[in-house]
Amino acid sequence: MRVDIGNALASEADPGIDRDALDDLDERVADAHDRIARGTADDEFGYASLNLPERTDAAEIEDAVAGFDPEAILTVGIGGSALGAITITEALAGDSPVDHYALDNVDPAHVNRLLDDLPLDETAVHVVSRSGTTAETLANFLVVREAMESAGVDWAERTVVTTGESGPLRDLAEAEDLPALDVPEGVPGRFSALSTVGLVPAAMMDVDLDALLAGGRAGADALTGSLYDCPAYAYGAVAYALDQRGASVNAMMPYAEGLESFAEWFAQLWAESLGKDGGGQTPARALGATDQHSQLQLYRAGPRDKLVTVVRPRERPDSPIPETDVADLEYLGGQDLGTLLDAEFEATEASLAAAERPSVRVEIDRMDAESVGRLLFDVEAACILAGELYGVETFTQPAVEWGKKAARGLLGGGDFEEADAVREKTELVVE
Ligand SMILES: O=P(O)(O)OC[C@H]1O[C@](O)(CO)[C@@H](O)[C@@H]1O
Repeated sequence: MRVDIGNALASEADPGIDRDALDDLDERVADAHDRIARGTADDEFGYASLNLPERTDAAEIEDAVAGFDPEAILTVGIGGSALGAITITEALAGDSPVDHYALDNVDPAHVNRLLDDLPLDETAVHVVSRSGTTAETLANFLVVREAMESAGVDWAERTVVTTGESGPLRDLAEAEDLPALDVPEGVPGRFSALSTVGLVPAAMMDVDLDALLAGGRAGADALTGSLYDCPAYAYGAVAYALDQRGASVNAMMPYAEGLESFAEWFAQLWAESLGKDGGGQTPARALGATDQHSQLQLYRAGPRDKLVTVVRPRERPDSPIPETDVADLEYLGGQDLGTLLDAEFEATEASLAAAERPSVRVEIDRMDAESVGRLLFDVEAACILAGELYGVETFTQPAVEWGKKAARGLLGGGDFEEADAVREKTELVVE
């Protein structure tokens, strides 16, 4: 990925970072890089994520799905067990005749509708859970299995599982002799896109896994001890530095429909990794050019608490705009939609600079496997670098457990004080 931090400098934006501070920050980046390199070399929990492009066995994944020839793929998983997979197929398999859906919520209306619409006898199911115990994923899987059985479809023939070495999902896979892949050791879900967790649907949709992983390896080779020659670290360091100066929100705004889910994937990565000890930068999802017509007013004229990250592929397919003699539209005629979108991208970036609002430009060459693999890897490395600078435990998410216990307690799944707290809610109802 290519990163341009020019519009985040104090000479251009408020909050902004001045050159001297950037130089000082670069010294901390060097130390952080040493820590990251050590953790990666020792396969330490979390840091091991950066070994995935080297370690992930594309052939193993392709072999595991070789028997599947679906019209539709249903990923049953949540958070890191769904977002990477959806991000990759949305970015790279748009032309595939196969559709990929994620069942990453337990909304009955949506689940019923999806199962009604899906050709269940032509659907492959990928059940993914690192822990093997996530309530939403297992509940959804039980519902999907029941729907397939009711439709007379042999669900076991159509299911592949990715999970940890033990747990209910692993037991089910063994009991039913389902094809099962292992989640990578020492890699938190949100950092596992370039592994079995994120690549099974992509393999079924003929995405070039080797090119994706090659992109990741190029990212790994590009990790150096300086933000001045490592785009991943430049992004992580500047996002961190701007947060320290008041930009507590990071609006991730890709200018490509194929990267809309990337912004959602980024939101989990950034929030769950850096949201600790009362700090962290709040990710906001946006899409260019669409959200110029909904969010930009706030980004330009609201509180000075945002970094806007604009992302684009430098190459786009052609989509010519026909000539027109409609008054005031002549300037569009003969152009291309991609040219218009790029003009919007540059104009939005400049409009933020004109209002002295910080933005960072992130570019990839094109929407191909190698470029997307590199983007995912670099953003993960940027997040790990930022975690070092924040001084937080980047790879765990202890704060999510309270709610899980409360929900489980409410459903009779055990005696949890958290469930009592739910029942003791303070009420002041207005209706
Ligand atoms: O893969 P699992 O264990 O089902 O977890 C799903 C997601 O839930 C979380 O643990 C948060 O609850 C995320 O970190 C993770 O990506």
